[in-house]
Amino acid sequence: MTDSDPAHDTDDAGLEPTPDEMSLDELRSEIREIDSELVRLIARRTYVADSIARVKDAEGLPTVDETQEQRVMDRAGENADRFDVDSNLVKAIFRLLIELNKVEQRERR
Ligand SMILES: C=C(O[C@@H]1C=C(C(=O)O)C=C[C@H]1O)C(=O)O
Repeated sequence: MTDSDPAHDTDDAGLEPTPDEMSLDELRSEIREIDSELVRLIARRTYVADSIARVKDAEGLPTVDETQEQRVMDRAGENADRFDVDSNLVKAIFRLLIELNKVEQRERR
């Protein structure tokens, strides 16, 4: 079990079927759970970013912080490498998440 096998990184290692042992329905059900979890995490990220924007507002700081954005992007690339997924794809997703927050924060101001 390694970092590059996150789908089976569970406590009951050895009991969970590997993807090639699962039926199409089981695999689709797993995708459905993952998709729901992804949306939950996006909502959580958006909520925290919104809290950060409020703190910045209260402290008279600008909402957009390009240095911090670069840190987020670098981290996304490092995590992509760690989990052996395409870092350009992961960075594109994070770019979108950051832009989503900025649009929301601009609309709120
Ligand atoms: C969330 C922040 O604010 C903005 C949104 C960011 C994001 O979604 O990751 C990053 C930098 C900022 O432009 C922050 O400063 O941490």
